[in-house]
Amino acid sequence: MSSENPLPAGWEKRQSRTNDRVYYFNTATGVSQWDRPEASAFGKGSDLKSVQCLHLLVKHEGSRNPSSWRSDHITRSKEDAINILKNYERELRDASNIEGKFRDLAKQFSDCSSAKRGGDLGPFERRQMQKPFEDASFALEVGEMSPIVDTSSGVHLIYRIK
Ligand SMILES: O=C(CCc1ccccc1)N[C@H](Cc1nc2ccccc2[nH]1)C(=O)O
Repeated sequence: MSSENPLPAGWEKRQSRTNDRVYYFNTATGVSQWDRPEASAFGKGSDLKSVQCLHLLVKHEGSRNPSSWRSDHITRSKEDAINILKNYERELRDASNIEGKFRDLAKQFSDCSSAKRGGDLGPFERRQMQKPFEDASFALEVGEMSPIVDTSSGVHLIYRIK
């Protein structure tokens, strides 16, 4: 009888009903995974209730709603949208006051209605935003900026303020 190593804190081993496989349930985030976890379920970002972030959205022709306060009909390619964001990213990483610069750029250029609030989305909890956006936001420390994040709305830069 192999005495299996105990699971890291916060994880439960469960039996999948559909294909008779074992999976692992994270009791802190409610997320399940097939791979045996190596770190505690209570790692970085797992027990956060809510975060507050600024974001700068650049939409493109493939966005689910390719229009915004800036343009009735957005036709730029996704590649162009990514290049535009890369330029903002360079400006922000060189800025002495990243938060102030982020709010300025979001107010001028974000294709989200939150532009008028400097990109401020207010506090949000898990399961409120599109998953790639949520995962990127909850992985940030306060004062940290995300890499470029891709959602069905377009491509985003995210900056966590709380
Ligand atoms: O959904 C909204 C409103 C977001 C918002 C939340 C809280 C305060 C103010 C705005 N705007 C969409 C664009 C958009 N898609 C997003 C996906 C994730 C986060 C923010 C996003 N913004 C759009 O304008 O098409």
